[in-house]
Amino acid sequence: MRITDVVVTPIAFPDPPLLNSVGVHEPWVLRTVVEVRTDAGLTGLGETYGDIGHLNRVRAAAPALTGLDVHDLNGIRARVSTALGGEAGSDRHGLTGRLTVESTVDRVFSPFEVATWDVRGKALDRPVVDLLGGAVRDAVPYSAYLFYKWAGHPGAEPDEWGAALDADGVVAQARELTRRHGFRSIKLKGGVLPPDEEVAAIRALREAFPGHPLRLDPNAAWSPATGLEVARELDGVLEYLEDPSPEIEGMAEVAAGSPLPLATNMCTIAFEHLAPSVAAGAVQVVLSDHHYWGGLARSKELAAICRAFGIGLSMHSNSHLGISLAAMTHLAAATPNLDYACDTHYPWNSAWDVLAEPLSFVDGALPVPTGPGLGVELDRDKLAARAEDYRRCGIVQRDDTGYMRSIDPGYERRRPRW
Ligand SMILES: O=C([O-])[C@@H](O)[C@@H](O)[C@H](O)[C@@H](O)C(=O)[O-]
Ligand SMILES: [Mg+2]
Repeated sequence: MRITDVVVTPIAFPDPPLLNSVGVHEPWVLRTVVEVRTDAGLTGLGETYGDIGHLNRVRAAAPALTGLDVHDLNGIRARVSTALGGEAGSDRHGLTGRLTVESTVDRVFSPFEVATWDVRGKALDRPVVDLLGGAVRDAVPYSAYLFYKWAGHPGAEPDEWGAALDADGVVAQARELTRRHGFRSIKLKGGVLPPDEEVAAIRALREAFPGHPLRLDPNAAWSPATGLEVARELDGVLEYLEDPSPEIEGMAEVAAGSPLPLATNMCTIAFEHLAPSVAAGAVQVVLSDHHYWGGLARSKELAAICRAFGIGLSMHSNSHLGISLAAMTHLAAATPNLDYACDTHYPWNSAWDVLAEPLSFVDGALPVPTGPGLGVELDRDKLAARAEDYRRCGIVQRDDTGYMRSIDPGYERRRPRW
């Protein structure tokens, strides 16, 4: 099955004003949908970031894939690498860590790679999970992903979620997310309020949800001393503390005295980071993400490395739609040592999905799609509407800090902030 054509469609969809350590989410999320067409008449789907630098790299790589066999993942990655010409991307929005030349290739390769699994599954009439080694779970547990947030974007009506700016607001949001989707573990995006207020919110969640594993992620907003203080305070309360402090060095400093496992999707985000991270004892849990790590096969390589070094494995999420969620779910279902509930932003954005049938959580878990390939179908009208949203939204690059400054001109991005 040879690739005849690759279609790259940038899309945008609405997002609530979710707060984080670098600012606030703009009213639109940018993503890119990739369709890989083959001479077998089968098309595969992939989904990736939509920022202009990344989009241009995806656009530059796409035509180079024509003529390649969909089974030739090494050949496809090599063509992507050549098309990018040694350029490294940058983490302009400041939440995902330093990119290298190789990890930039992995990010661009990822949606094409996922699409090839979709094609191969369709050709064999088997779900992707079967091609990845078989399902060790029929449904993949996800966590309720809580954010501090404003009631609505400035100048707009309040959204359906309302404000969450203190412990009560956070607990109310957790109740709503768990009521709607049945989530059995909870993550709070921190780095927004002073650490003692975020600790109080975690304690309120513990009281309201005594049996739910809890996580806190300040996206490296704390100095190692603050990170250590919070880790000690929340010993026995959190299952892990995510990215308290910047870089492998900062995380290692916290880890050296922390009674809690530390997790990351910021300091160990590429294969080159694994050896120094292990040597420094910086992290005890890696949050994998097939969008970062070069697709599904390379994410399984990451899982094997984590297993070899006794490092736990969880899964990271940015804002995304259902093609990404389906890929995450097949991967997680086929990865035995991915034994934490995965993160997902999907509940914040699922109303604008481009799938014919948006995906639904059952008791906090997503049943692994059973249809061939990823088991999801693109709705062309929805895709066209989101592509139109992209053209009219006026944004080409995520900029949480710039948006925050447009509302609060005195706002500064500082790392660490506390
Ligand atoms: O969307 C956000 O605000 C998140 O902070 C996201 O960008 C992070 O990459 C992510 O959720 C994380 O776990 O660090
Ligand atoms: Mg994180």
